[in-house]
Amino acid sequence: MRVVGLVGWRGMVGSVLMDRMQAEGDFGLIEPVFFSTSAVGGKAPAYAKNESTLKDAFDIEALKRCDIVITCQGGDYTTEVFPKLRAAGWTGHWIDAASTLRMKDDAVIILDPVNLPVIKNALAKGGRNWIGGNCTVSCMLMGVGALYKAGLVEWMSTQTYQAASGGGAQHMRELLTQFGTLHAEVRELLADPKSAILEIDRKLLAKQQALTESETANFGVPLGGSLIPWIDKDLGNGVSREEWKGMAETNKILGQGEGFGTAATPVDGFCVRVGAMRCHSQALTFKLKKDVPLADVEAMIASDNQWVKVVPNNREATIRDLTPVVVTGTLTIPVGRIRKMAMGPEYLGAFTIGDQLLWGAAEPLRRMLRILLDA
Ligand SMILES: NC(=O)C1=CN([C@@H]2O[C@H](COP(=O)(O)OP(=O)(O)OC[C@H]3O[C@@H](n4cnc5c(N)ncnc54)[C@H](OP(=O)(O)O)[C@@H]3O)[C@@H](O)[C@H]2O)C=CC1
Ligand SMILES: N[C@@H](CC(=O)OP(=O)(O)O)C(=O)O
Repeated sequence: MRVVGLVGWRGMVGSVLMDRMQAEGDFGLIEPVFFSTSAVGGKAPAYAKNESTLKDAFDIEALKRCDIVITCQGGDYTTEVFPKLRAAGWTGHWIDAASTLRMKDDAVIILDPVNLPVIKNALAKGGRNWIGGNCTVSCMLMGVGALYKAGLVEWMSTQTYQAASGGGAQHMRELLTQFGTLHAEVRELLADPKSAILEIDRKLLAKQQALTESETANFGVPLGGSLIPWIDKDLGNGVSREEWKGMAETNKILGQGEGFGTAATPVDGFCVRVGAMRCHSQALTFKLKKDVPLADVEAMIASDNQWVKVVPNNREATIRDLTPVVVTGTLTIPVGRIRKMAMGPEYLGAFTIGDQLLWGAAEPLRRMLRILLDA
């Protein structure tokens, strides 16, 4: 059995990964070794077999004994440990949720239902670095990857509605705390059916604007009852890093564009943080290379993979099946609001949602482990 080192297993992404690995029986196929950056020598979790204590996640010799390392510990950890481990001569497989190595030439962005040929090709050439994609990009491609695979996309524009979880656990807590604070501010007025809604609105706004630094420490500004149209770093050219990832990662996942000697498909739009908990939603506009009948588009999307689900473009189905509340905690990727747009028959609109901790983070890593075990 292959020795698999698990780093970052108790964090938010790591916990989702552990749940999925348990659910799919992955622990029966590996010899897991659990690492920690903070509790070395502590007790390993229940699914550990022979190794019952936590190993030091910075101990290069201990990591070197692993055939495969899976890390959800974050970019700082990858930056510090990965180069040292390779420099020490380790030739194992590194599977990582962090963005640090994604765009390196010797790394593949893994999303096997979309790019298994790219993964297999890299594996055959001795590839050893397998990096999970940006959550928004991965969820989008799980939904509409069929259109790319069919070579139909001339360009795509995305408008995202990204959940608090994308920032991490503390961001989720902050959002909920803000909701609570805001509700408390107007609780009495709300309880009185005769109170004036504009009075409630005025009090709420005053409270939002008065939230303290500690109440907005993670997002920087209020998110409860508001939104933030900027995610990740400012690249200095009017584009956020999250928006940049849309084109860079989509093309790399598909094995096209710079680095593959082919033309990249333009992907651009705006990434917006909203008050959802852990599902990223996105409105997509495509310019297709030709006019394809809607029924064909729907059939193509529906048959692409076992998780995608086409939601009929009507009100009833949309509000029932196309919301973060319905999708959270599932691997289902609904794609709805599929329709031709007013700009012309080649212009296609769609709306898709994905749980950003599952397809957006943990699931591609787990599936890559399985690919390596089967190879
Ligand atoms: N959040 C997201 O949406 C996405 C995150 N990622 C990547 O995954 C990385 C990890 O993200 P995420 O899981 O959100 O990070 P977390 O902060 O939840 O966990 C990271 C590490 O923090 C340590 N830790 C400290 N205190 C606690 C605590 N109270 N509970 C749990 N763990 C704690 C753990 O390390 P230890 O056990 O060693 O102390 C843990 O592995 C990110 O940095 C990013 O690179 C990728 C895609 C999406
Ligand atoms: N940036 C995403 C989370 C994510 O997946 O980030 P990264 O591309 O660094 O893995 C968000 O905030 O919603």
